[in-house]
Amino acid sequence: MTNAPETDPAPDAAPVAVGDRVAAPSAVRYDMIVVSNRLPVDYVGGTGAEIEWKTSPGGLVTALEPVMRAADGAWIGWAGVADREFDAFEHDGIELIPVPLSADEVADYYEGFSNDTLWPLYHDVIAPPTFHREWWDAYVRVNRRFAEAAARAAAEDAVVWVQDYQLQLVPRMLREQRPDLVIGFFNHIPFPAYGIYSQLPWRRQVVDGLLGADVIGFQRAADAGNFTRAVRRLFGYTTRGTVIEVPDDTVGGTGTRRVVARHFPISIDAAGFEEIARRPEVQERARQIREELGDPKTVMLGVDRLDYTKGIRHRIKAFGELLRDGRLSVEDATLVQVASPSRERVETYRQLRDEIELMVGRLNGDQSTLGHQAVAYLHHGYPREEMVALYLAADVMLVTALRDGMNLVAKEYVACRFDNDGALVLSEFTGASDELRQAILVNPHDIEGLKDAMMGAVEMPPKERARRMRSLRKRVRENDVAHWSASFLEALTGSGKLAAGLSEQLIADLDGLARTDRMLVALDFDGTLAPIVDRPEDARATDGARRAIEQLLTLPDTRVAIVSGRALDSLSEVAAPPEGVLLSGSHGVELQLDTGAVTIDLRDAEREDLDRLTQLVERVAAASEAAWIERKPAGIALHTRRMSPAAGVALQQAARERVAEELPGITVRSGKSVLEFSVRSSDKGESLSRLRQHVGASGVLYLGDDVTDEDAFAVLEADDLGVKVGSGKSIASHRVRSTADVAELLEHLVQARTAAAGASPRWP
Ligand SMILES: O=P(O)(O)OC[C@H]1O[C@H](O[C@H]2O[C@H](CO)[C@@H](O)[C@H](O)[C@H]2O)[C@H](O)[C@@H](O)[C@@H]1O
Ligand SMILES: O=c1ccn([C@@H]2O[C@H](COP(=O)(O)OP(=O)(O)O)[C@@H](O)[C@H]2O)c(=O)[nH]1
Repeated sequence: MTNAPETDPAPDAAPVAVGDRVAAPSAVRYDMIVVSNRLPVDYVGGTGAEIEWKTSPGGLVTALEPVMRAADGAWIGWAGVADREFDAFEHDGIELIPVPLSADEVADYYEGFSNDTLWPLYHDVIAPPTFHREWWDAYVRVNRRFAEAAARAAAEDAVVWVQDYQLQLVPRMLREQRPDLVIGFFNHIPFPAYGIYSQLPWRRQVVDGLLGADVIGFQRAADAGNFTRAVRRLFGYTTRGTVIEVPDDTVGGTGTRRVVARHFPISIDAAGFEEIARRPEVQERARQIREELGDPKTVMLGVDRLDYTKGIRHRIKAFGELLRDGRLSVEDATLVQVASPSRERVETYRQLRDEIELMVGRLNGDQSTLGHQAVAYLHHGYPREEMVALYLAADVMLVTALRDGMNLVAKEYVACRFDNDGALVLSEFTGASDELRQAILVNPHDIEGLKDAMMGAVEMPPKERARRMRSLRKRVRENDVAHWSASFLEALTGSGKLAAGLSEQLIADLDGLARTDRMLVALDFDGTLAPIVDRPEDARATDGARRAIEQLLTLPDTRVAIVSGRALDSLSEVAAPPEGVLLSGSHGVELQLDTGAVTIDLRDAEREDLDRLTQLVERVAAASEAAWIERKPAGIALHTRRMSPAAGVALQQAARERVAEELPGITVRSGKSVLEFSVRSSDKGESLSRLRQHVGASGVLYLGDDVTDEDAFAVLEADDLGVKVGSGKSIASHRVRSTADVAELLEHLVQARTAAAGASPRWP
């Protein structure tokens, strides 16, 4: 393994007071930084050029390693040893920046607050959490050190992605030091219900720390929901669907920052695991493992860190009872239990090890024969190839966690079974169970149910095993770790590469929304229904979108609205909407509902402002032949699409300054190559809320492509669906690439809504 230069142990990094701002230092290079408690490698021993490293334990590292190898960034974390300091070094194509921890900090921040306070608390208090004020102090101190390391290493406007419960204060600390950064946070473990979370004496500080991020990711939708509820209970901030409005006086306009909290289920490098599984030497090793076990008919396997959340005791108990009751025999079945060492200095973990080893000893003493061992218990951490050989050797994989953020072992087992064989018994308390529905799902607390599930797996007919495994494999292949990181980073930066078509998740969510009682389908026009064109008067909705809208209008309890920044006149002309479509123009200043047009009636002062505004903007626009203006009932838009990007930005800036000087109260809104001024403030969010009310909608679908559509996404509620069209930063929960995909989406919705209404589609 790569050797890293070692430096003398240095004093603790100087603490950075919260609120101190650190300018992006010129020597800093990284545009993308991951910050996690652990680096992907742990220090094993040696000094200078002879330092030895080993892969760190746990699923966080398994998941992030391929992401970071593909990215040109740096990974900040602890090297797994106390009182040692290392310079930054490269390992297996990844730049690593170690953060030092003293022995006291390992005891108080890592073993104490992280793993004896937060870990049991966040895992539904399976073990009792311990609260110590000095552990909290260490947690704050160490979080500050990680934040400072990230602030030092990040280039201007860089993306910093903070990982997991050990570093929940880092987003806020980092934002206060470096407001230029884009900050994401991903929580790998569950986020508990408020009744449990509220036990934490520092519950406000932790939530506030997380709210420093732009996007907060969770494994399951339920975790994101628990977090959002905690925000409401503790701070009373407004939340709508996945969006939280966080007061922030550095933000102009509303004085709030929009933070997105939603689920992004983590995954594995499925192709990488399958590639290892297909290697002849790994398959040979799998055969060898079975042989060494005495070639039993059934090999059952459990692979876990030795952790009380993993349900190892429940599994061994159930297996022991199956042997005792004669439903299984040691000649026929062996349980291989890998229990890799974890957090061994934490008392609860020590006790757990004693209990499990006592159970295994008793069971083997009672049930094993000279030729056949009941439980092969392995207290080791194994390299990936050996893990894959174990997966191939196992007929039944047992994942019986009492609570688990995701559980990557379940996904790895599936990814490795290219033979479509093997059965997965999976606890419904794992994040993985949300996706792996074709596994045999169990409640591990129900020992009888668990025993039946284990027998069901042993006796499952080969055809049934293959059917389930094929479906599980498809799911893991399609939602692999690259998909996880791309969707998180896309939500964070809007920079992801978008594939054409509709994702599986989007289809599933559309199908869900289609079952709502009364539906509002609200659609932006330019860039969403109609491709962007140079001359706004030439814009037309695609044929597919038009057809689908006509179909939607024939369905019961289904309304369609077009929500545009255009003035209503211009919108009516280009959209030529079929009868029954509701219209919102000029960003909600004009509304045309069923009762006819709601025209705006400007007050005298507004009319005067509008005249003055028009003069000012016309004068600025006259500087360029390629710029043009669009008059609206309550404002004016300066279009710069035909100009070079630099000239367009300069002209918009000139207009902005001119108007700010002379008409300081005017609402300014910037879109794609357009700057809009309005004497009456309203936005697409307000407009969508009025439409929802008018329709009495129980579920809303909103589609939009522009910055101004973000206001509409922000008012969506938990059961609604927001879809951003194209790239660019967005708080919408889904994306499609182009107007062609919008047409496909609307066509799918017609079918889903028709099916939900029990009718058949009536195409023209
Ligand atoms: O770093 P350790 O204290 O040795 O613990 C190892 C890791 O355990 C936890 O893993 C979690 O992340 C997995 C991937 O998202 C997920 O599948 C699993 O359910 C989680 O428990 C912990 O969250 C990591 O921070 C640790 O590195
Ligand atoms: O001896 C072992 C035991 C486990 N693992 C890996 O550790 C990770 C465990 O991740 P999971 O999400 O299942 O649980 P965590 O330990 O993160 O709670 C998986 O990638 C396993 O393949 C390993 O490499 N060697």
